[in-house]
Amino acid sequence: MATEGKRGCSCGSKTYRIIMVRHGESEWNQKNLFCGWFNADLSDRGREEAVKAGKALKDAGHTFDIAFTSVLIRAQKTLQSILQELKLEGIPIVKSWRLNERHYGGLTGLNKVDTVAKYGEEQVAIWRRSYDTPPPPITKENPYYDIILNDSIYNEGPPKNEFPMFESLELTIKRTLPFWNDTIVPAIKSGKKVLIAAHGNSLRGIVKHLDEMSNEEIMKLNLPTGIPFMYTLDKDMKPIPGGSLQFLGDPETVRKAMEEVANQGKAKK
Ligand SMILES: O=C(O)[C@@H](CO)OP(=O)(O)O
Repeated sequence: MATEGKRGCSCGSKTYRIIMVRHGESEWNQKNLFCGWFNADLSDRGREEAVKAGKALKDAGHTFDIAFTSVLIRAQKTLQSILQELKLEGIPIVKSWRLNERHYGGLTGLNKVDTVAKYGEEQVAIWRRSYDTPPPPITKENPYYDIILNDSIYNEGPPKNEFPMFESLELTIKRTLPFWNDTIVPAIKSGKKVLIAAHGNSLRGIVKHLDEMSNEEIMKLNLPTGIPFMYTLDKDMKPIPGGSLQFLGDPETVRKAMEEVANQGKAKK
């Protein structure tokens, strides 16, 4: 029976399912380095997580008509493994820098625990999870400045004069949402089953938008690597009651994986 929720009744009306997944653990996640727009590969564990995500989706009977991902290899490889498990390697894949991880600016390449030791847990939490406080800009002295700016994965955009030197979650949302609204939503509304393989912070941006979370609420959300999650949306692309952020995993595993991500920015005990 349809229920009356915070967003009203979806009784009998058409709903849409969309699945999203943060990439599996990357080599830089494993080393606990701020990564952002650096094109780190998956770690062995990340590759396993991606295969597991594919199996979980297969076991739950999901299928897809189109997939969206970023221009970063960790998200693309996660997507490939999932599609291989589902035997859906042939579906169209749309890649965009707008789904990239948030640009970590001057923190790129720094170890998260060392950064806590230098600036304190509170400052690092603000840089990692606040809505509108950006990290410091990346400068030419950063060993990854040229590598990122000249990486051919950015040949299709953003234009060099708009290339970010840092991004807060707010700025990340500003470039991710147009892609959500103009490209992903029309695919969903046309009846296509959509999969998005992206990143912790670009996906937090989409989740914040869908769930109309406050700037404070989104601070507490840490998305685990490689665990797919589903939204069931109404015709206005609002989650139906009970249709928000449903992970395909047992709640205890999801809780621990989220805690692990949160703890990456805490002092070592
Ligand atoms: O380093 C990064 O790019 C991101 C995601 O891996 O880290 P955080 O969880 O600290 O935002």
